[in-house]
Amino acid sequence: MKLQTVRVEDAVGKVLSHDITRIVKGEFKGASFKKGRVINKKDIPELLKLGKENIYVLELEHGEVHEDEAGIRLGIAVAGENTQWRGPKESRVNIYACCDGLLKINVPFLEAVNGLPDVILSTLFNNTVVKKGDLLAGTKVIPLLVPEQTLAEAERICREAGWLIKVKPFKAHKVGVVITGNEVYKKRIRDAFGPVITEKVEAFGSAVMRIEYVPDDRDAIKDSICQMAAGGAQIIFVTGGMSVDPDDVTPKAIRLTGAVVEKYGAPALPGAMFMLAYLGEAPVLGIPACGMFFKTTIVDLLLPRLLAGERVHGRDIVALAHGGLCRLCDQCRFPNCTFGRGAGSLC
Ligand SMILES: Nc1nc2c(c(=O)[nH]1)N[C@H]1C(S)=C(S)[C@@H](COP(=O)(O)OP(=O)(O)OC[C@H]3O[C@@H](n4cnc5c(N)ncnc54)[C@H](O)[C@@H]3O)O[C@H]1N2
Ligand code: MOO
Repeated sequence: MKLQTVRVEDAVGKVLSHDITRIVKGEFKGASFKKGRVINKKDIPELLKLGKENIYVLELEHGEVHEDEAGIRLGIAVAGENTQWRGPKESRVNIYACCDGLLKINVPFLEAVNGLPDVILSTLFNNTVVKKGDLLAGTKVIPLLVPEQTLAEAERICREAGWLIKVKPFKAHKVGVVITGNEVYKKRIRDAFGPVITEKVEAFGSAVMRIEYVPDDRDAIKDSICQMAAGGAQIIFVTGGMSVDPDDVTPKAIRLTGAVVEKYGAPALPGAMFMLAYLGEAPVLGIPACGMFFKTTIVDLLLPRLLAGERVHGRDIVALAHGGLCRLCDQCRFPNCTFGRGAGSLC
């Protein structure tokens, strides 16, 4: 990079090397033209009006890229499906969500991009539920000029990754709910689980197609799950009876359906007695009573992923451990807290 003096009229396309400030009626108005700006045709009359005849510009040498162009190239490289980039402002380009959905961040490649000199890319956590228009990430370069080689390497990493940042929209699923417990079945107590699950499912645009009440009988629970699946349920919740009492038979009943168990026992609190199994394509979720007593539980960590159409494996549940402890704050701020954030490491 070379520093040069040019006449204002000859400055179009050149990079300003310093801030040009303005004083109006004795009052300092700040920088009218900021260091690093690429001078365009419309700037010339304004610069002349400020009394400038000559300005200092930086001359890009072969293999150098101006910060704004670098920001744009990074935005294009990292913004994937259902996201868009906007900017640059002082090289910073922001990435926004184009629809409601589940944010996916390709964490190993995010780290590879940030391992390059002079490049930063900061994002929200992987698997965050986002709304259309939400800010998802910001990227920029640190110096005014960066080597072409650095940018080319960032672009290569993004191509190799396939995708770096994307949003998976939620798909409408038909949800079946099997509520277990003699006390509820025999109407000794009123069901409190159905409304909780219905509200959580509807928040993502899906619907509960049927709620069935069954006693603590493993065959009755098994039959109810199978009927739900045969009736077209794409996700099946089975509530209660998940722990160690003699009448806690739900895990056994889920196994009896022939469903393949991904995990029983989850490193999330609340949610320890949770089970995830698959009956064909349909996830079967055994939800312990904490799913009804606590506002935020393992259900809030996994349901968005299932409704975004993801296949959740046992290893995804294991990955919940780091950050899987809810602080049970007086005023719940989830998802703006640490609960479930360790799951960010797997994409
Ligand atoms: N000895 C142990 N006890 C418990 C353990 C344990 O490891 N050892 N784990 C605890 C944890 S963690 C949880 S979570 C709960 C899980 O409970 P269950 O899923 O087995 O729930 P139930 O025993 O069926 O019910 C508990 C409680 O909630 C009421 N309930 C259940 N379903 C409904 C409903 N649909 N509507 C209203 N109320 C409902 C039920 O009547 C019981 O009072 O276990 C801990 N215990
Ligand atoms: O499944 Mo229970 O969390 O740990 O309340």
